[in-house]
Amino acid sequence: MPQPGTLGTVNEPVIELAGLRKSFGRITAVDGLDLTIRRGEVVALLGPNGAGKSTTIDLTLGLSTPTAGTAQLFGDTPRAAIVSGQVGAMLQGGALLPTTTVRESVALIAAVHRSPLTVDEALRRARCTEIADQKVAKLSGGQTQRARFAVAIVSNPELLLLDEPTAAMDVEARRTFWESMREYTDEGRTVVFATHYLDEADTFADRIVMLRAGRIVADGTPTQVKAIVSGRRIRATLPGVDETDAAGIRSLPGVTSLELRGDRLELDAEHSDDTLRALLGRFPALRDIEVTARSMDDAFLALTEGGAR
Ligand SMILES: Nc1ncnc2c1ncn2[C@@H]1O[C@H](COP(=O)(O)OP(=O)(O)OP(=O)(O)O)[C@@H](O)[C@H]1O
Repeated sequence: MPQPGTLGTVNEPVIELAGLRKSFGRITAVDGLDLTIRRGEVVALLGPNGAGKSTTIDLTLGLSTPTAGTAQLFGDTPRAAIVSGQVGAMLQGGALLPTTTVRESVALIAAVHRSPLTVDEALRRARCTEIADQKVAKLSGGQTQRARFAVAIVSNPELLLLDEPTAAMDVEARRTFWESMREYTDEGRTVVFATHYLDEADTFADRIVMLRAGRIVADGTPTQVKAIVSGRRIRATLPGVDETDAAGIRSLPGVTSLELRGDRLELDAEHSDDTLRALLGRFPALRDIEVTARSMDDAFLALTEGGAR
């Protein structure tokens, strides 16, 4: 196992989840995840509310016991990796002591680790120098997140797990946060963050793992995942449309699905301009045409219906 603060071999698995499952009574929050994350990857866990992102992070950190399967960090138990200072985490609602200052909070954590950053360095990296002497209880939402980030990185960890780190931040605070994160990932560290936002995942991750109902529905580069999510939905009326027409529509360029309700058709297309041109060329009687961006939920649904990975 590499020592804290030293970067090990590239491509070494940092996180290995195998058959990971977690049920709460009748609810299965995580439903058989197999996932390997390697050193240096910046991975977004992207999914809607209740997709299982937080539960996955908790299981990965050993904060909760799996119903089945295993979670390993650096080839060992999560606990061993955490004790060795290799892992930093920023969880939703993770507490800072309200009566301490930001600097004191960071110093408290630094004191229990073997080779921490200096407190000043952690504060600088998390853009907390100016709020270092403020009491935690007096911080704004965005400032609190920055302080929690300073606490998460002070052990100088190889792996950071962040559960919706920018949840309480406005646009400017988000920008600053990701700028400080970039400094961290540029050093070849591994970062996994949960988010609802495709644009955040797209800008900051080099791999996106999409979760829905506790399962992985897509896993790829932002370009690959965006191609799935950014398709368009075309709705139109085609008087007298029949099954033969439908087969013709399905074979048009970029069409990924088609539904017919009477004369009304609804189709998903990857490149809607090309599809629409072809559609109008073949069916000039097409009218009441609407083209809308597919919502993230539609994309998730399309992914699970298609069983895509
Ligand atoms: N301690 C718990 N007891 C019962 N159900 C739970 C518990 N923790 C999570 N769940 C349920 O498990 C499912 C997954 O929740 P989880 O918090 O992991 O999702 P999430 O993707 O992080 O959602 P969010 O974006 O809202 O944080 C949800 O249906 C949630 O209600």
